[in-house]
Amino acid sequence: MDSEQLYDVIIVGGGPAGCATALSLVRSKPDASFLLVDDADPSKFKIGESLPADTTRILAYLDPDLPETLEADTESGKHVYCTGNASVWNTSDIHETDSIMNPYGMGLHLDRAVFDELLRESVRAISRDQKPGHVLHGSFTAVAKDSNSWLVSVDDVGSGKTIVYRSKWIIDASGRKASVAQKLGAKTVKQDSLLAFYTVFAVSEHSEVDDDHRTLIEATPSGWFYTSQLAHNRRVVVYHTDDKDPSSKIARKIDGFLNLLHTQARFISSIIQDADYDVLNEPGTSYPKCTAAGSSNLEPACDDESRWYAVGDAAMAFDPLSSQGMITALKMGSRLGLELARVLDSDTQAVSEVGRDVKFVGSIRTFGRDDKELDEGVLLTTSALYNKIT
Ligand SMILES: Cc1cc2nc3c(=O)[nH]c(=O)nc-3n(C[C@H](O)[C@H](O)[C@H](O)COP(=O)(O)OP(=O)(O)OC[C@H]3O[C@@H](n4cnc5c(N)ncnc54)[C@H](O)[C@@H]3O)c2cc1C
Repeated sequence: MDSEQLYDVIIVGGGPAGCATALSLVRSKPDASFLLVDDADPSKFKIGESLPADTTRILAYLDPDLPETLEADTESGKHVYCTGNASVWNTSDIHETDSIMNPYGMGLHLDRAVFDELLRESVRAISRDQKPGHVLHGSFTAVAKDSNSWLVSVDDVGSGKTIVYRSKWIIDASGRKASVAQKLGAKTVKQDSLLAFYTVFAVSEHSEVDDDHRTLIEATPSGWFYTSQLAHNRRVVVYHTDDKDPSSKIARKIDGFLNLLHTQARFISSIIQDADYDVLNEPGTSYPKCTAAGSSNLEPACDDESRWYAVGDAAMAFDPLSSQGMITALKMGSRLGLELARVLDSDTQAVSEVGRDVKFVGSIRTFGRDDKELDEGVLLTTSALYNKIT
């Protein structure tokens, strides 16, 4: 990595959105120079595991080897197949959609940290082929403007040093924190205050009892639970509620979390009890963990004139009920990569279409407090983004 070099693009964040942006940019403009900065620790558990089956198409677009590698990883036990969705929502029994009804087949319950690392590895591979690209394990700390370029400060994980890199464009793919955009004065507008409390469970030996490969969603009086089976005889259970709801205080401690689970979510509770799952005991980690899970959008989400864009959760985040977070981040990144390639080639600062898409979504989020409008907005936007790249 060269701190003197003026990169075309610096991307902060190497999750689905950041990696898709880099892969799509180089796919369209192989000589584009970029630096992808990411601070994730791939050995740490990451929440957000359900990958819809049709994601394969977008992965193949980004890197033709990705679907095959993902399948091989699944066959070797890093991820598990998801056979469908089941829900107990305003009913006393389970309603189910089997993946046999899905033309794309089964989705996956990912080891998210492994999946994100696979995406970064794909970016590293093109970086090896395309000399101008680099992937840096580091943490973005500051951004400033110097005449016509960005000065981006990064704490390098290996050396511990702070290094300043220069670029024409900066992309915020840092997830819900929107670390870059916040420093540039943008604001994350929250549509609600949904929180997610999650606990990973484990059984010591392969459990014949737990052969439930569905994502199971169960509504409760003050929120909703979901559970997914994970690789290595594990299972994640997540409780969602508003931060002002009294149950959010109860769910913060493991006793309260288990009490809510076993008294309010009888189907998920049965799975945990029948297979003798225990809360995963890992040194240095305690459950439940809490994370923001509401819907939000960034305002503004981009500025063509000063040359920054937000993408993925940094630009707009959804309630996890939709299971659309990763696919939307991948599609947005793909669109943005294409758009950047076009703008770099023409060297214009014209307002690009992707900016309009992001603003369009932002207006839907503000307008659509009603669930139906919100769902239609999300579907419309993701398919609109996808149609533009196929
Ligand atoms: C409880 C919950 C459950 C979910 N379940 C699902 C699901 O089942 N399916 C689904 O599709 N989606 C799910 N999601 C949503 C999904 O995880 C996100 O939409 C998706 O990860 C967004 O991708 P992204 O690349 O925008 O951001 P992220 O995945 O958050 O990636 C951001 C990256 O930026 C890095 N980063 C952040 N700050 C810095 C910095 N300062 N310097 C360097 N790097 C930085 C991070 O380490 C990370 O690697 C869930 C979300 C929640 C909260």
